[in-house]
Amino acid sequence: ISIAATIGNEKYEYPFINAAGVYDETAAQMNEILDSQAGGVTTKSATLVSRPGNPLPRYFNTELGSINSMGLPNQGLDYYLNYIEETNTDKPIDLSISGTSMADNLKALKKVQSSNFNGLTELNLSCPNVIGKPQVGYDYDAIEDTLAAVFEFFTKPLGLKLPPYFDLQQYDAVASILNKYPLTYINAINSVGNGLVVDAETESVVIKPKGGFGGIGGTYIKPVALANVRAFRQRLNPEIKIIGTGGVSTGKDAFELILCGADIVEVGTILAKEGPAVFERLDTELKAIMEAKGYQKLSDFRGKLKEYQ
Ligand SMILES: O=C(O)c1[nH]c(=O)[nH]c(=O)c1Cl
Repeated sequence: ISIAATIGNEKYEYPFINAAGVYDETAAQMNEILDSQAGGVTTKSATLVSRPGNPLPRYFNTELGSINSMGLPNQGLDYYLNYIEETNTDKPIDLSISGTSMADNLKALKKVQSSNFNGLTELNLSCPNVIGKPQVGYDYDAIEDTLAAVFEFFTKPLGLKLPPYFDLQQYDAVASILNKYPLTYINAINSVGNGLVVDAETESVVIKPKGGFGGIGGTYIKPVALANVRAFRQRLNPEIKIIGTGGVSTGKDAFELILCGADIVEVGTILAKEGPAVFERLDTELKAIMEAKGYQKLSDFRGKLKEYQ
């Protein structure tokens, strides 16, 4: 089953995978996810050459979520292409790409296009932590220029990892760009960029890079993820599927995202906290909710969030 098939699948088939960047930098980590009850695995966002990332500490868990300024540490695109080549699994592997320039994004996608990988590629337009680089996802012209250039040559299934948007006009503007391109899916949302966590006891920030500013994940951001999934479902062509990401730590959270229109659900912070065993818990909890409500498959309730009754 490819994630594309899972994304469109009718049956309940393990709709949970890891968000890019969490528990996925090395082959050993990705194998643990494949061996768990996850429906597939997403690679750490890859750059053309490997990167050490930002100085440590660069990740911190709080009671309600997490803050990170990893800085795109990864083994480089060739490592992940080789991993995919060498790993025989019937679960889909989603290859995440995050160049630090448009030129690098195009070079990476050209490499994927000429490789014999035919699974899903996810172009990350929303890394908030590359020092000195703005998020492409907040620059409408950059999104447009990138997609126009990519679809000159890229013919394989492509998804986009988007940053959170916070204004209805932003949803309108971005959706009208995305609807012009043959995207397989969008993944909403990435972390809420450049938040700050303070330790009142030590009177200090909790991560080293960028003065302590970093992407916020976890329970804090669930309402933002629900809104972005709902808003894009209401605006995007139906053939553009949606991976819902952000703030999911229980089966109920996942049920809510699917109700807003998510085809499958990704988890980051809760995976970092609990490890790959979390996938079994989430599956069990979601199945129990479906059972209690008499739903057999995700499409029985996907996108069916009601207006206020
Ligand atoms: O700092 C990171 O590596 C990072 N951290 C995030 O929260 N989202 C991203 O897309 C990336 Cl690329």
